[in-house]
Amino acid sequence: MMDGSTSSIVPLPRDGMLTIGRGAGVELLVQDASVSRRHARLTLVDGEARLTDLDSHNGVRVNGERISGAQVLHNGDVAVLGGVTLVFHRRDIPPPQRLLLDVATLRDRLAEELERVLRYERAMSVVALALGPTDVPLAELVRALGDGLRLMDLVGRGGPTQLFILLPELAADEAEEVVQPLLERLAPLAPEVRAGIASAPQDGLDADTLISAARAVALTAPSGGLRVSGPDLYQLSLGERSVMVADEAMVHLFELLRRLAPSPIPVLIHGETGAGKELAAWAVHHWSPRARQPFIALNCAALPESLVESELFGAERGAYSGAVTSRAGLLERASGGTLFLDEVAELPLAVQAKLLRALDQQRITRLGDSRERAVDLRIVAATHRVLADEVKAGRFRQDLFFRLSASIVVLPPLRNRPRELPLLATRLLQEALARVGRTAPRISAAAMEVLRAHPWPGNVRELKNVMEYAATTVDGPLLEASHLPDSLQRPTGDEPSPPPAVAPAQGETPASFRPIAEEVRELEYRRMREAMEAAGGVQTRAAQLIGMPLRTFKFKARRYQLPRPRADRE
Ligand SMILES: Nc1ncnc2c1ncn2[C@@H]1O[C@H](COP(=O)(O)OP(=O)(O)OP(=O)(O)O)[C@@H](O)[C@H]1O
Repeated sequence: MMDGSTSSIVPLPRDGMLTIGRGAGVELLVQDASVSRRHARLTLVDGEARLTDLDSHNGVRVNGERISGAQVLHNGDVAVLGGVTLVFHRRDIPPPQRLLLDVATLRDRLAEELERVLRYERAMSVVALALGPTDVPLAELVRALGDGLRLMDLVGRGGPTQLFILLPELAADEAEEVVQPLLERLAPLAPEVRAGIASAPQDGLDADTLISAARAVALTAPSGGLRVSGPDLYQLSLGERSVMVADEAMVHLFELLRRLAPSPIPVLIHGETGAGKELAAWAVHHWSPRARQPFIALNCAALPESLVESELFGAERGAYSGAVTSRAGLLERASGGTLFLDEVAELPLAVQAKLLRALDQQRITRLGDSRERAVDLRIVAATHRVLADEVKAGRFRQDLFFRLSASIVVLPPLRNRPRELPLLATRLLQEALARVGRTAPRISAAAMEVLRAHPWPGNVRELKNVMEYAATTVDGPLLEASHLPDSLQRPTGDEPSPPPAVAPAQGETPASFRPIAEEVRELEYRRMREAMEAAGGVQTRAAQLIGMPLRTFKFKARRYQLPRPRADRE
């Protein structure tokens, strides 16, 4: 700045605003009498400067031209304000070097972001980049991403051929728009690069789950392309039934079942009630050469002891009182196909002996009959008990245990399947609402957290019931924690408290508490909707009305599925 006979250097901020003049209260004070009290304003946004004449007496000239309105200043531009000369010098600031985080730091940062997702009902995405064969060092690949990422985005190392990118605030569809151009930048350096995107809260709310989901989905992407994680990807079609398989343990289990299916050896499935034991048995049947033959299921715990034997082996007329006709038992009916014996540990010891004989000899004798009949049986048995313990306790025959447990698979309980839980919840909600012709809302992060925190003693069956319930209580575009049954909201054993009959007025203490994020969200949704109505559906104006950055407004409006009365105006 040259002011009369003196000159000085005035460092400028990257972002900010300063008024130039000789009056009190200006940021850049000059002593020249030809300068107005508030002569001009310099506005800096991300290093870019604009100079505006504030209706000064002598005006502002930039490079000899009098300006009106805001004038962008370039490096070396000379501005004259009365007798004061300003030379604008912009140091070229190199773009910041993007840090390549190690896996542990990346996981920590991801955990922090997930905390925000939960607290403020935001979205975020994790991108796994499986680089494929390349000689280019990771650091150079990261450089190639260049300005395709925002400053807030983080890049981390997932191994020698894998990168992770954290995209805070971006839901899956927005992340897709960011990742596609990144793949184009990487393609010349890593031609077989594949990207997988997983997003919170839909795909999970903990770091490991999201990372493994993104990684898994990257592997299914085409070379040079990307895929977004979602329920459809994990739906394994088993003929007339289907199963969701996403957690690593479940993926391995179903791979094992597929390998076991072609042989006739029995399979023993361990798992809690409702965990999907019958579905697993069905998978064995579906993948076996017996798939076109019957699949017969018997829950051994559901039948009174007196009936189990005739149910399994059949009975000739008059074999017992009530046997008015001859009847084939389940073993006979399942011949050629698969017999699924659920809760096999509950079989009476006498029946166990008879079953063992039938399996060994592949022959059965109906009750009240002397003839033997040939059967061709494949047994899949299941139990929630530890059969070896039952043997030790004398309640289960050891020889039958050996016969049935040629191969044992263990079905993990739902609480140990963090990846599958959100996918199953989403799918089961969709199914419940589709039955009544409604489309499913998004499940909020707070609701997802309630689901995650529940121990699910009834496993998938219980989750199915919960989502059926939620389908009847939800009415808007978002399924909130309050739409879930009360029993899920508090640790078991607590007495449920009734929900508040009337929403408390501002400042009053509510009759029962809810997560604050939920209340804040409701208020936000309401205000955004009101602003939108007041602005006639013009988002830019609505965002201004409530002082929300436009980008955030648009993002949230989409997530809340805010009605846009005059959307065509923009
Ligand atoms: N991974 C899964 N994907 C989709 N649906 C599932 C899955 N696991 C279980 N289900 C559904 O949950 C319900 C219970 O499953 P299933 O009957 O196979 O459990 P189970 O372990 O045999 O239960 P039980 O021992 O109490 O008879 C069924 O409606 C089934 O379709």
